[in-house]
Amino acid sequence: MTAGVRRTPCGGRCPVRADLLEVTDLRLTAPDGREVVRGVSFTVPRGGSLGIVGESGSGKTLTCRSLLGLLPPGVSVAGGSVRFDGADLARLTPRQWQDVRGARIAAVFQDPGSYLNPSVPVGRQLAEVLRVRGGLRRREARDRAVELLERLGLHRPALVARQHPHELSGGMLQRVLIAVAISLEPELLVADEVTTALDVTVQAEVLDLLDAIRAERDLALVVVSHDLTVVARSTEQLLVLRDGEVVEAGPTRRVLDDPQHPYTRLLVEHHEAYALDRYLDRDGTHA
Ligand SMILES: Nc1ncnc2c1ncn2[C@@H]1O[C@H](COP(=O)(O)OP(=O)(O)OP(=O)(O)O)[C@@H](O)[C@H]1O
Repeated sequence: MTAGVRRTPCGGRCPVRADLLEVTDLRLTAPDGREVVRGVSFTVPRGGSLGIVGESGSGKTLTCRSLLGLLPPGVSVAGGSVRFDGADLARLTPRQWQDVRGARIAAVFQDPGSYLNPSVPVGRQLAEVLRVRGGLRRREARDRAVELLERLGLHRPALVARQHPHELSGGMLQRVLIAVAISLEPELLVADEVTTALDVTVQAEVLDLLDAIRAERDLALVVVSHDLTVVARSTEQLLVLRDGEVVEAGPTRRVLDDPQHPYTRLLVEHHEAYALDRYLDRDGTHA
């Protein structure tokens, strides 16, 4: 359905690599010259999942934005590289970014309402993406939009498709945004605090859904959260950031069950107050 969006960023001549995403020694500076991301490195294989945690201001969002080529004005890349499917993203032209952003690397953020047009039914917004960027005919796009809403667990999807954003709950809106994000069948999905505004039950449902979609589509997932329960539930590997630096990295289970760095230990201790045990059982599997 998305013929034409799977061109490789380097025109099909990229070397074959095991990792879909490879971030090496990434350095970002703020307009005042402060280095706000300092030497961050990580890899994500195709179909793999990575969580990024750290307190507010630790550099999680800027790291994610650099994967999308969407740094805020004044924030610049001072060093390092971001390679996606073998291609250096810093070398992409604006035209090449159009084939990558949204189509091969998609993102979902907190506050889904602000990403949707309030005066257009959500199904039409989703169908527009499928038509304009996915190349589907109007009718096909409409049908596919309803199918996607159904896959995202929305009951009576044809009715939901006709509703405006203000008629939907926060959890429903986030499902719509995830539907938009996966509509062009990306290989990497960046989810930045996607469940932060949702209540615990809906949060768990959305995380399970992301996990299921990842498995069925071989989608790689980068999940940013200040909440350890979220990454515990949805990621295999974990990166702990503090003041723009990686203080600890490794398999999510190992990092959370046996944190090595004092800062990670502190984060885990704080989170125990928020019932991390709800999601982690004693034999090391997800609850
Ligand atoms: N547009 C900007 N201009 C200048 N500095 C910025 C900008 N955006 C972020 N920063 C700074 O970069 C650092 C990292 O910010 P970032 O938003 O990546 O942190 P974060 O870990 O995502 O925090 P939060 O959990 O609060 O979203 C912070 O010191 C922040 O003040």
